[in-house]
Formats: sequence, C-alpha cells, structure tokens
Amino acid sequence: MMSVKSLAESLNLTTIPSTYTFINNPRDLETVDLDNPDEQIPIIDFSLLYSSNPHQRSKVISDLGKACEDWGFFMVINHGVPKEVMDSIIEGCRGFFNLSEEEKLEFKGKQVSDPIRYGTSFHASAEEVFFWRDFLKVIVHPQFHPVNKPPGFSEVCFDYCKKTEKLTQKLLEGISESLGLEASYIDKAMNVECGLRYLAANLYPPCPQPEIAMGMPPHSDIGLLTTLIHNGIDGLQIQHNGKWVNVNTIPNSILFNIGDHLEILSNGKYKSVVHRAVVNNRATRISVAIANGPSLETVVSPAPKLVDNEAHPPAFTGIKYKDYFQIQQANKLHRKSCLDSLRI
Ligand SMILES: O=C(O)CCC(=O)C(=O)O
Ligand SMILES: [Fe+2]
Repeated sequence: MMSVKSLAESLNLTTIPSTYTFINNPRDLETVDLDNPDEQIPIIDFSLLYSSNPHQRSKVISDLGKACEDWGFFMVINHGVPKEVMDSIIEGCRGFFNLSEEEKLEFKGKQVSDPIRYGTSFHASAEEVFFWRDFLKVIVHPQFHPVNKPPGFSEVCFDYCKKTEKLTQKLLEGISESLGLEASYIDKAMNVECGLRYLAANLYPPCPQPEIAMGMPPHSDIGLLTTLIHNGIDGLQIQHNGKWVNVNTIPNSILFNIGDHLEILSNGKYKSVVHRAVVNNRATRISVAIANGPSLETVVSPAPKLVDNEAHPPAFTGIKYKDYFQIQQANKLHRKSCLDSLRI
C-alpha cells in the first residue's frame, strides 16, 4: 500500500482519496484549548524525585499520583535527557521516512510480532478507513533491533532509548509509591528488566483536507507508560472530562501517559487516557513514542494490595502481555476496546 508521504507528495493533490475520509462522531468534533492556568496538563519536575528534602520528594510523588489519576498524561521537565539527543532522534526518524519507498519497503513487516515494521495507517488490512500516518515500529528492548538505514540512525535510536530508560524506571518507582506500593513493585511484578519496549516513529505529512482526515484515531496505549516527544508541530489531543483538549507541550519537555497495563495493575485507579493525533495542511509532524511494557511472559493483573472484596473488587481479569500485544496490534485501533474486553 502507498505511504501517506508519497500520496501527499503526489502532484496537485488537493483532495484526499475517499478511503482516508474519517467520519468523526459529532461529539468528537469540538476541541478546547487550555487557557485556564488551573486546568493544565500537569508538569512534573523530575529532578525533585531525587530531592534530599523529604517534603519536596513526597510532594512530587503525590503530584505524580494526582496527575495519573486526574489526567493520565503529564509533562516532565528537568528530565536530564539532552536536547541534542531529542533533536537527533526526531531528525533520524525524518531521515528514515525520507528514504526511497523501495528502501523503506525492506522493513515492511509481515506480522505484528516482527521486530522492525514499517507501514502506513495502523493495521491497514483490518481497516475500512486509513489514517494519515506512516510509521516505523522497532523493538528496542529486551533486545535492541538496529534499523540499518540511513547511516547513523540506529546509533541515534540506541542513544535515545538508553537516555530515556533510567527516567522511565524512576518514574515507575514514583508511580508505585504514589499507589502506596513499594517503590520497586512495578519493576519486579512486571519484570521490567526484561520488559518489551518498542519505539514507534509517526510521520504525519501535510494533508490537503485535514478536517476530514485523521492521523491516529482515538485510542489508549498498550503497556505501562508511554514516553512521547514530537517535532514542535501540534496535533496531539487528549480526552479529558469528556472534551478533546489540545496538548501544547513546553519545549524540550517529555510527555508521559498511562498505558492500559498500568490501569490494570492499579485496579482502575490510574486510567489509560484516550488520545488521538489530528493533522494539518501546513507542516509535517513527527512524533516518537516509546511504549514501555512488562515482559512478554508477564501475566498482568491488579496488584493484590489494591484489591479487596468490598470497596475495591478486582476490575480486570489477568492477561499475559504477549497475548494482549498480539490482539491489540492485529486489530482495529478503537478507543479502549482491547482493555474493555478484560473488565469484570
Ligand atoms: O503523534 C502523537 O502525538 C501521538 C502518537 C500516539 O498516540 C502513539 O504513537 O501511540
Ligand atoms: Fe498513543
């Protein structure tokens, strides 16, 4: 299937093919900007997690818990990942998408479990309507799979993944604590040391009819926590209190969001939030997500400490991560349909 990049670059494209016409539910048409300072996506100062002042540290843990509970999304500042490393991964991904179609097709996966997979839309063979998005998905942990084109790209990927690894681990510790669990609980129970992590690079070329196309439809993410950066072009929207909120990130911050498996582990206390990516007719948008998950063999179920048979009965049945991954990646992306199927 033709990439959206090639389609967008075809001469004189003023209308999109009907197969890309996304029919929004009327309640999904209205979007809001956050101009009220009391109603902003929470900001977490990562450096405070290392604070020797116990009050400061417990404040940031409680802010983290509140962010997970109220928003499911938060922006991390003072995270220690150098700006050059963030710029390099964005530019590296741009370089990959700029390869010729022929070169990129070398990476076209056959199955969702292939460690390197280049494609368009989400799972085109299951979809009636395609999304205005090309992607590259690479498994980067427990084994790092190098994408050997263009030159230097794989080193840049490796560097970015390494530099965000510690940050993610430390945030998962803080999130564990915010749930009243031992700091290492998530790490141990989810076997994060052997956790599946994949990097998803998304390319959203300019679209001549952005109002009737969709970059990525409303969905929640698989895994525990997603790490997300982009090239400064807006397009991410998250669902909050029934409204679609435009996300304007602070330059050089890193966004994190709760994935379905943290919702399961927290017994529904922390929600994997539905989000989507809209497109525009001016500039190419690039985003790079890392889905940080448990190990493939881990059976994810609510943490026993968060379950009791009276006030907090188990909200989800357990599932092996490998099975969830297979189901989620091989089906249509639709809101929280995958997680909903596990609700008790
Ligand atoms: O492009 C974005 O900002 C969102 C990407 C996303 O939701 C994903 O890769 O799961
Ligand atoms: Fe997502």
